[in-house]
Amino acid sequence: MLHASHLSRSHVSTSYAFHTVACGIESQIMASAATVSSSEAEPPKVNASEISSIKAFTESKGATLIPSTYHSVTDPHDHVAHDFAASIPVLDLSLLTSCDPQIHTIAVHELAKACAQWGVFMLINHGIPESLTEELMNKSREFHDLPLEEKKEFSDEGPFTPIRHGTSFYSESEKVHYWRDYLKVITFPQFNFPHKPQGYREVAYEYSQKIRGVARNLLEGISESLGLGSNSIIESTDFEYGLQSFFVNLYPPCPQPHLAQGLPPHSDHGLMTLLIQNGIGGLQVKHDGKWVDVNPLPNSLVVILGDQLEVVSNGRYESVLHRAILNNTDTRMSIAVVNGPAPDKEIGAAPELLEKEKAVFKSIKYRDYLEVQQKTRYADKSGLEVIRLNTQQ
Ligand SMILES: O=C(O)CCC(=O)C(=O)O
Ligand SMILES: [Fe+2]
Repeated sequence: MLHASHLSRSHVSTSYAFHTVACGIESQIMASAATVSSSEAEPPKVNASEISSIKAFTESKGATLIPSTYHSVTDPHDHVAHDFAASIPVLDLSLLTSCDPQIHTIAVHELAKACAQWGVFMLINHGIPESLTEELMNKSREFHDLPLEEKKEFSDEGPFTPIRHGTSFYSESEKVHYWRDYLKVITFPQFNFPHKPQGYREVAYEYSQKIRGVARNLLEGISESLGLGSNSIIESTDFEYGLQSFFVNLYPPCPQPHLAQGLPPHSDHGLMTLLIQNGIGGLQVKHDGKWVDVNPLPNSLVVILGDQLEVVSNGRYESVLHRAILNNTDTRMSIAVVNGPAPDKEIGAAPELLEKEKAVFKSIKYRDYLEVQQKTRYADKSGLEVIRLNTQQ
């Protein structure tokens, strides 16, 4: 069994050029949309089940049109974000963990606001060295660049397979496909990781430990922000043995980014996802019914609240819908680390909350929730709907 190490907290900065590229996406989509007319040639007849990697497909075909099974955009107007990305909250972890009670209290209050109003925020001063993040991103790119034959041993056999390489979203059950290749790895409570490229495993281990430390700090703050003891969520979810998974996403340039998506609107199943990207924008979140671009601050972590936090907070902190859109020039990468409860722990609202109110969701094991979500993953947040209780009576 592996244990989370303590964080070394250093003030860090980065040179990632997030903003300029992200802002260009909307205009790229508009430009591509304008050049495509109804007289456009037929999309190639490719059986999508034959595509085991978008990267390999684009490199071998040099395609200018994508197969119609990747046409997932139904409303082109909904495909463009609204322009209030600047208002996504920015939180400073060093204030939340401050020993000064006044500074801490203000930070908890800010955290409560960000969780209740947005469900997503950027986290700065989180203590993860920029050099580690860059190394992880570089090794991840090297992994995706390996020949397909070298990744065959990691073929996807379902959610509890420790290391899986594949493409799209839920390729087994979906009707349309998504322009993404992935490496998914379970990194806690048992640490797994590919041994190639050389050094990847070691870098990922260090990052995994540090992310667990950050997640723990945030869960303590979130517990307090709900009026609970700081350990409440950690205990009620058995976070000491909580499942942690890496999602290493690669989105090759897409010749028709206005027709396809990297990932459809979805919420993540865990308590919280901590995400970094390679400087190329494409993540959007739904806020007040509108899609908003996420342009992460240099060296920040994007924190995305997941379904299990909605359950634990008894509906107060809703998981946030998000999606990945594409561009036709740059390969985008993101590394999303999902931090969840222990798989065999039955998860419901924090017990203290139920002293005064009814449960909004049925308690089920996180393991079972993953299965539910896997089966219902056609639309939005349908997994939570399956376990929602009728609280009207
Ligand atoms: O690529 C992104 O920014 C989003 C990734 C994501 O939502 C996921 O892996 O669940
Ligand atoms: Fe996600």
